Parts: sequence; C-alpha cells; structure tokens
Amino acid sequence: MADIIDGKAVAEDVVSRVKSLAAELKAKNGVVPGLAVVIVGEDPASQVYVSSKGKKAKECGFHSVQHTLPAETTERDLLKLIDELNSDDAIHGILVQLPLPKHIDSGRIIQAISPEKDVDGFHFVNVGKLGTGELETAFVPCTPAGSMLLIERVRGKDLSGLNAVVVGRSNIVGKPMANLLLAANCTVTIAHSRTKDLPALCRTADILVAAVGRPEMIKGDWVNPGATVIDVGINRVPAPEKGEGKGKLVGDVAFDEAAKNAGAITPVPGGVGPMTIALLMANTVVSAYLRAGLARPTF
Ligand SMILES: Nc1nc2c(c(=O)[nH]1)N[C@@H](CN(C=O)c1ccc(C(=O)N[C@@H](CCC(=O)O)C(=O)O)cc1)CN2
Repeated sequence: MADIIDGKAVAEDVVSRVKSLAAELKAKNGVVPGLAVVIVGEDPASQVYVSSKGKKAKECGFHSVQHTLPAETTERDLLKLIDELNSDDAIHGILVQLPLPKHIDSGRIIQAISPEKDVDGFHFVNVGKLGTGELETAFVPCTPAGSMLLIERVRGKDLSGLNAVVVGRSNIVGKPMANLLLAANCTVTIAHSRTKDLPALCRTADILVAAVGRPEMIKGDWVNPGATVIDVGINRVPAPEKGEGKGKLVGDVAFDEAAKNAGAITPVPGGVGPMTIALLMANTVVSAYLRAGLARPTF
C-alpha cells in the first residue's frame, strides 16, 4: 500500500514559515505583506476559497483586503480596480479569483495585473520566467508549486533520471507543472485528450500528475508500481451512500485502486488542495521581500 501524502500537514509547515518570515519583515523592515483578493459574482465554491484566502492571510499577519464585486461588474470597472491595486504600496499580491463571469475576458484582466504583484503566477512575464528557468524572480502558479513541494517531500529536490507524466495541459496547472518537473531534471511528457494509449504512457511514469478534471479517470492499473501519484483534480460527484442528494469530493485518480500500486499518493480532499492556499501566502510574502530589496526566501 502507498504512503498517503498529507497535504494538510505540509501546508501547515509552509504557513508556519510564512508567519515567521512576515513577522521578521515587520520587525526588521517595518513592512507588512499585503494581499488583495478580488471576487466577481456569487459562485459558491469561489466564495469559500476567497474567504479561506482572507482568513489565512490574516493568520499569517498580512494586511488582507477583499474586494467583492457584483456579477454585472464591467471589464472596465474591474480593470480600474486592478490599476488602483497596482499602484497601492500597501499591496504586494493581487489575486483575481477564477472563473470570472463570461462577459469578462479573464486573459485581459490577468495581463493587467503588475507582474511583480501577480502572486497567482498567471501573467505572461511570470509564465515566461518559469519557461526559461528564471525561477529567482518568477511567481509560479500556486497549485503546481504546491504539488512540487509535495513531490520533493517524497523524492527530494533533484529528480534526475525520473520519468514524469503530466496528464492535462492547462495553463494554470498542466503546463507550469511540466516546466517545474523539467527544471528539477525530470524527463517530462505532457498527455492530453488526444494522446494515444494513455494507460501505457502513465505506466512509464515514476511521477504521475493528474490534472484533467475528470473524476477517477486514472485507474489503478495505469500506475507504475512505486510511482509517486499527485492528484490535482477536485471533482464533486453524487454520493447516494451518504444519503439522498449528498455529494463527495473525488480526484482525477481512482484512489483506492491506485494506492495499491503507488509508492506514495495524494488524497482528495487533503492533498494538493490545501497547498494551493499555502503557496499563495508564500508567494505574497516572497513578493514583499523582493519589493523590500531583500533576498528571496525559499520554501
Ligand atoms: N485566481 C485563482 N483562481 C482559482 C485558483 C487559483 O489558484 N487562482 N484555483 C482554484 C480554486 N482554489 C483556489 O482558488 C482552491 C481549490 C481547492 C482548495 C482546497 O483546499 N481544496 C480542498 C477541498 C475543499 C472542499 O472541501 O471543497 C482539498 O482538496 O482538500 C483550495 C483552493 C480555482 N480558481
């Protein structure tokens, strides 16, 4: 049976380091890291995530601001707010919660955020820095950065000689994840909906990352014995066994089957999810250190 990778515990370690870094920055330099989170509309899951981000930011000792805008907000008004936050010296990180309502062009909004405050790591400047290995000044998207820390806990920092397969090619998870694995010297393959014989490809992976958004798509016999399996999927599915109308969260990996073959595996919930918010706090404190002209803290 696989070791279960405890994302909650690793996330707590990260947050505890963020707290000490923030306290030190305040004591020595008089700087309090500031995080602004913007939510447009009333998507219930987004509301939960945004409120957790605000709570965690306060727990870390940050100046934490939430902008809650109605679903009818125009792109122009949202751009105006981003402009104000870009010029606000008390703010080191800006995050616009996704998805945005359909009438707003998310790409345009993301590119309006100053790259130095783009703690989500979605701006072209940060994407380019990650792609070219400029990791000293890049902000890396929180979910892949968090997944990478979990992989390091199992395999160490240098992944030379290991084959990694990333299933999913999104800009937010799949592509940055592949770049991080490449930077750590893995041999990386990105698989997607048009990949031939996905099960056979997955079986070549020492590190298998599932980020497709399809409940339990990766089956147990797709997992190479001893592989490290990172499940990024968070899918709500019906759970009639829990009672009528009830649901539960599952990942993109069929956990029980996969755990029989894997060496280590992340659960859902409690795996990658908690790392996303922890890494947002890490990116924000890093941004505050860089703005203060200090060395970049490591995690
Ligand atoms: N601007 C952004 N928008 C979104 C991002 C993002 O990184 N930046 N990611 C996701 C949502 N997300 C954070 O925003 C997020 C998703 C899941 C979790 C998490 O802790 N999940 C728990 C389960 C929670 C539950 O019970 O529902 C887990 O997996 O254990 C945190 C953050 C989309 N939008």
